[in-house]
Amino acid sequence: MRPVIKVGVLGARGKVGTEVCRAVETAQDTELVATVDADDDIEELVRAGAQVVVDFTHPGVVMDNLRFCIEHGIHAVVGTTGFDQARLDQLEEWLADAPGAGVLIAPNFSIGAILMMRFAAQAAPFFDSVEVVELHHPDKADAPSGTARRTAELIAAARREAGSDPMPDATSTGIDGARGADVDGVRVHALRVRGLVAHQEVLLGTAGETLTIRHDSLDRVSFTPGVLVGVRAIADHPGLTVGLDSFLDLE
Ligand SMILES: NC(=O)C1=CN([C@@H]2O[C@H](COP(=O)(O)OP(=O)(O)OC[C@H]3O[C@@H](n4cnc5c(N)ncnc54)[C@H](OP(=O)(O)O)[C@@H]3O)[C@@H](O)[C@H]2O)C=CC1
Ligand SMILES: O=C(O)C1=N[C@H](C(=O)O)C[C@H](O)C1
Repeated sequence: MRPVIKVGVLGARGKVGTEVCRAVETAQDTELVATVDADDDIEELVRAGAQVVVDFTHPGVVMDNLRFCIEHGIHAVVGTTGFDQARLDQLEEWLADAPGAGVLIAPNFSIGAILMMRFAAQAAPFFDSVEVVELHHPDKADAPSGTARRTAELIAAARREAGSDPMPDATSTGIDGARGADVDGVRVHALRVRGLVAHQEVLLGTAGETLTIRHDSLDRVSFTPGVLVGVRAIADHPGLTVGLDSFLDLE
């Protein structure tokens, strides 16, 4: 049997961090050794001997947290959003100087959301039009969501590979923003509504038919099994991994 994994949680008092702490404490093979929030000293992770850090904080602070983890040889499993290519490149650069350290950036840890992204990419080349609508609670820091960005990128890649035509859209006048954000040529619309948790629809359409792929996270416990998968796998995956898919047997 593998030894118990010592885990530190950054953003431990947050909405997702609270659930992650509970899951790490409950699992037989993980031990919660440090909890760090905005007003705490990040050095506590080192003092406590954390081997893996889980980060659910804020796009504005996550890069500083990751630089600290990489410099101290602590693996990181990251749910915090806000990662563009420039940030991923920066992580690769830091990791090049820290052989052995692993960082997982997962835009969404829920199995349903991962499958929703996969199904959307699979279906996208078969339809003329594909648009993404993400719906979240209004306390969310970023828009569009990390999941929506990733979904749009996967859809765009699948359509490029299939040689799909550009999507039809005759819009030439109107109010700025009405057609959502353009992510890699895919329109993404972000709704912020009190009462919601995390939801996404991908609408696909072609002559005479539409297909809607919808995922709903109704409770933040939906993220914790995936986080534990990441915690258990990250030490065996040095370097940068984007998306939990690579740690799951989905084929
Ligand atoms: N990948 C995924 O599956 C998911 C990703 N997310 C993402 O995770 C992030 C957090 O979401 P959520 O839990 O809803 O947000 P919350 O605002 O509820 O929690 C964030 C927590 O991070 C803390 N924090 C802020 N700065 C620091 C810092 N420098 N060091 C340590 N802790 C800090 C905050 O403390 P304080 O309140 O004191 O400022 C707060 O406790 C977001 O980016 C969200 O999009 C969310 C759900 C799923
Ligand atoms: O902030 C959230 O709540 C969520 N953030 C992630 C995202 O931006 O995709 C994952 C999920 O949608 C919940």
